Amino acid sequence: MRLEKFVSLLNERGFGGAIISPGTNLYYLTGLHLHETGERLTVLAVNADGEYQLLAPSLYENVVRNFPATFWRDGENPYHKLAWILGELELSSGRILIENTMRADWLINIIRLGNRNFEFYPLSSVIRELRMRKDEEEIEMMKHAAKVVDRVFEEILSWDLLGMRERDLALNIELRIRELSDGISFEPIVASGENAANPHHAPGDRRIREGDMVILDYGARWKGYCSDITRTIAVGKPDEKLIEIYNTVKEAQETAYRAVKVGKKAKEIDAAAREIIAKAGYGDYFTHRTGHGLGLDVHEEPFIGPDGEVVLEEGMTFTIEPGVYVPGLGGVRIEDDVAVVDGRGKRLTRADRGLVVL
Ligand SMILES: CSCC[C@H](N)C(=O)N1CCC[C@H]1C(=O)O
Repeated sequence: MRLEKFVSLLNERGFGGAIISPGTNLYYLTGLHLHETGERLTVLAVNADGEYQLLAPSLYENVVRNFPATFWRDGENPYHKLAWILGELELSSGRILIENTMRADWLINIIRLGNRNFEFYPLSSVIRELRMRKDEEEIEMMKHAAKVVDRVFEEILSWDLLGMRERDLALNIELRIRELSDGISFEPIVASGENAANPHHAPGDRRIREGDMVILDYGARWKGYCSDITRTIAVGKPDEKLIEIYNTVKEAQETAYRAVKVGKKAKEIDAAAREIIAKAGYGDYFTHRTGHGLGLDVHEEPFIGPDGEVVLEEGMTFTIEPGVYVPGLGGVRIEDDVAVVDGRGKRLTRADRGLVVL
């Protein structure tokens, strides 16, 4: 069904076909989970008549069932088989979509196949139109992934955090997510004290101290779909300035959330958060976009940034996560996952956003 819709789009946009390597696009279109093929060439070739063929290493023969496929064995040259498949599908020239995340060595070898005159375009430019709007089933899976991270947050508040190393807290968060879901959607961020001034801090040996603000940013995966939550908590009474920053970020997050409406552009949601932070005097310390689309990938379209031209539609799902990061002092970020439902934003993550002082 999704593959059929994709083929109609290919035709509408004047593309002759697509070459798709393993990842979330292949999963979205076919349901095939082939994420660990490593260096072994694996691609799905599709033409504009709706014919398709998977080329996969023979060690996947027992995994790929009831799907048109050609297998190759270690020691064989898979590109000879790919050339044959492209011939069968009559793909020899024209505008072809290619998976954005394809390994460079595969792409180079495809370009060198010979006797072909392809003009490549990124697959995302077309498939985004299908993936950006989630159906009810997809939103249900995202709700489940969101419930898991809410529950983990509740549990974290009961842990003895004072003196704990960031990396140990991150590990414990990861363990709980793995126990409650299909796994993590990205490596948890635990950033304490001055480390919280780095939005993508990698948890290290620093131990949580009295008076620290700690950014906790983590996500779960459920049936392929991601959640992504950030809460900032205080362990002991924090600096007054950090409390002021917390209140500013919270107001920005709530204002942006309330601004979500079908028909608005993504950049208007970003502006709603940015304005509050700028007015409070922290504009220069809000160094990233307000949010990003969320679904099978933890970062996907629509991006909620100052350049976000996407017009919000029913079923779109994204994060709202303004933050303020002051070097030498620390930082605050508050993030929820939101779905556009009945014309408005609906939070999928619901953990307490008030300042928790442990
Ligand atoms: C996939 S790692 C980062 C996860 C995090 N939740 C996140 O998406 N962000 C943290 C800072 C802003 C935002 C981002 O756009 O990277």
